[in-house]
Amino acid sequence: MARVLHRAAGGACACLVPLGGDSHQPHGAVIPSWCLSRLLPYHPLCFACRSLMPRTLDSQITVEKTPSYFVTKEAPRRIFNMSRDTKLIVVVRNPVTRAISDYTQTLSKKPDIPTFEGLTFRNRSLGLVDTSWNAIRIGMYAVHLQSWLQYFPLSQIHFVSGERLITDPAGEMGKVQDFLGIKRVITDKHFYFNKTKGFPCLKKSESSGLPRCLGKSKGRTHVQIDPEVIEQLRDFYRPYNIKFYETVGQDFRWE
Ligand SMILES: Nc1ncnc2c1ncn2[C@@H]1O[C@H](COP(=O)(O)OS(=O)(=O)O)[C@@H](OP(=O)(O)O)[C@H]1O
Repeated sequence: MARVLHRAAGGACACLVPLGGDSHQPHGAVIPSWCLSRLLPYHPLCFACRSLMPRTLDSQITVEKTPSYFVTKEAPRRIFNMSRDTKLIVVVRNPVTRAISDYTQTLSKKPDIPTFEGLTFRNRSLGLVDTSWNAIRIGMYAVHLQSWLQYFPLSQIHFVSGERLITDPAGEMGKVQDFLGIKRVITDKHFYFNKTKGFPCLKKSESSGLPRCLGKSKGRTHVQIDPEVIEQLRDFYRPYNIKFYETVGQDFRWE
């Protein structure tokens, strides 16, 4: 059984949702995500929220999901200080596609932002990429990983391929379950491929027992980007990707 603390809309808070058919009711407790990412975890509000959480039972694993922790400088130290045995799971995908997906998402909320090309380069003709733009910075996985390796051994970090999560969800979930040291409960029996959506969907959702696909904002058409810009970004990310593959001992084939 797993309990999931997940980031809510806007990334402002995380709330507790038990997974699985046990009788434990979800609690209304809310932990602001800045408890780990920005401010002190011992801030009174964080402390108060945490004290509202039910204790994790021996048969349960508590899972917290906040994508921004991977790129938050202080997060490794704070998580280590909270529990050095924490297992970390990171979903990674081709950083070029990731940047375009990120931009597509932002554009859907703020249609007035500059073009992708405009934000990507500090100087396009010189091929100078703006690494301070989050959509670019986040995909420099090798850089962020170094901060985590100062606190956690690689054996405590598992990388899920975002690409294989679509083509082989059961295979990726199998590896996650092995990494967590739990029985392989989620298998290919749980998924079907929805051609219209272009994504795997659950045959039966935990809550309603009905088929469930990812929401409308997932798998939406990406903004069209000049192929030359894509090529420049591929070149930019190549050394970071190679370093990342070497560090984790896994080739994600993002070429
Ligand atoms: N389960 C699963 N499998 C494969 N891919 C997935 C999954 N969940 C989310 N995604 C894709 O990840 C991209 C960002 O997703 P999110 O919107 O959930 O991220 S975030 O909450 O905005 O950080 C977004 O990518 P694009 O659709 O290409 O833009 C999601 O489709």
